[in-house]
Parts: sequence; C-alpha cells; structure tokens
Amino acid sequence: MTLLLDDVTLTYEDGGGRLTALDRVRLDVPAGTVAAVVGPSGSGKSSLLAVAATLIAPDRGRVVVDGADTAALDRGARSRLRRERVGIVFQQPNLLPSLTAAEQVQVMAHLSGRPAAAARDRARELLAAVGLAGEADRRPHRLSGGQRQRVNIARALMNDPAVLLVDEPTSALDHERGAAVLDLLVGLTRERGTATVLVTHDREHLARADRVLTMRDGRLTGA
Ligand SMILES: Nc1ncnc2c1ncn2[C@@H]1O[C@H](COP(=O)(O)OP(=O)(O)OP(=O)(O)O)[C@@H](O)[C@H]1O
Repeated sequence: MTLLLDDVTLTYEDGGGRLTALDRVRLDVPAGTVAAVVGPSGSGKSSLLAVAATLIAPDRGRVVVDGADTAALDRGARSRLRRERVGIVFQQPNLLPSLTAAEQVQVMAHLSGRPAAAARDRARELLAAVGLAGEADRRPHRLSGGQRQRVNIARALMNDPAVLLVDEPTSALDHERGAAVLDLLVGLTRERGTATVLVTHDREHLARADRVLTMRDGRLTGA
C-alpha cells in the first residue's frame, strides 16, 4: 500500500484530560486510487490528514508512507519524506502574492534542492497538465479562484508525490469550477499513480472516489 495507517490513535490534551481525535484508525490507500473521507465537523478529518502527512505523530499505531514506516525515521528523514513524497492541497491555496504561477510551482523543487533549469521546465509542464499553460507568468491577483486552486494542485505535484492529501479543495469555488478541479484530481491520481485522500463535504465528489469512508468521533468506517 502506498499509504497505510494501521491502528492509529491520536489524542490531544484537553483541559485536565485527553481528547481522542483518532481512535484505532485503519486506512490503506493503494496507488492510483482516491479514498474520500466524509464526516461531521470535529470528527477528526483534519487530524487524519495531519497524521498521514507526518505533521503529527500518533500516540499509537503505524503510519507507512511509500513503503517507509515513519516512526522509524528521524526528524530530518521524516521532513524529507514529507517534502519529497507527500503532496498537500488545502482549502485555501495560500499562494505567494509576488510570485508568478510558474514560480509558485518551481519553489517546491528549490526547497528539495533540485536544479533550477529542470524545475522551470517541469513547472511549466505541470501548469499545462492543470490547464494553465497560458497563465504561467501571471501572479495570483490575475488568476481566478479556480485557477489559483489549480496552481495549488500543480505545486503539490511538483515533487511527484506518492501520496496526495487533499482537504476540501473546492470549498471556495462555484459548482462548475469545483467539478473541474475534482476531475483534475481524479485524473492525476490515475495517471500518476498517487494514493489520494480527499476530505470533502460535497456529496457529488463521493461518486468519483474509489472508496468512501466515514469519520465519526475519531472512528473511520467503511474501509
Ligand atoms: N491542536 C488541538 N488541540 C486540542 N484539540 C484539538 C486540536 N486539533 C483538533 N482538536 C480536536 O480534535 C477533534 C477532531 O478535530 P479535527 O480538526 O481533526 O476534526 P475535523 O473533522 O477536521 O473538523 P472540521 O471539519 O471542522 O475541520 C475535535 O474535537 C477538535 O476540537
């Protein structure tokens, strides 16, 4: 499995006690598939993504990303794994206002120490893949909301991640643009063989996923 969470429990400090945000969660996502996660607010969806992204270590259980058991890695190796093998797409694109679309994407390769010339070509290729070949030199204020989210997706793909973690990617978009962004995510998952986890409130997205899982009070069901 490209992404595996096995018997994962995560608690947070809560006043004098502990709040269980993830309760013995098992999730395995094969390459080239989309697992959608639905659930009410506060049920643990963001915590699930944070643990899968290796941003938070669980109290218990295993998180295996692209074959690597993340508990066995030191901090440096874990951040390298996150940078190089995990793509993260959150609700708001958070683009840097002064950079063009191509530069936003290129920056990711720079952070991983990849050569600039190759990164420039790759950034343009990815922007073309998300339908923004003509917008590569535009800064965010000259892009629509849907286009900004596409730049966000291209940026997450820059390092060819094995795992793509996506949190409500269409919440800021109208229906048509949201549908186009979803098409793109599903298509890229299949083409590039990523293991994609998609947190969504949108029922229409669920039909496109390979599996739909429900999170409730930290328990994940439907696997
Ligand atoms: N850093 C934290 N410290 C303490 N409690 C937290 C922390 N982060 C989340 N929680 C609690 O953990 C539970 C799960 O939260 P989480 O954000 O994962 O849910 P969610 O399903 O993503 O919610 P939403 O859809 O509103 O984003 C909630 O009860 C939340 O209040």
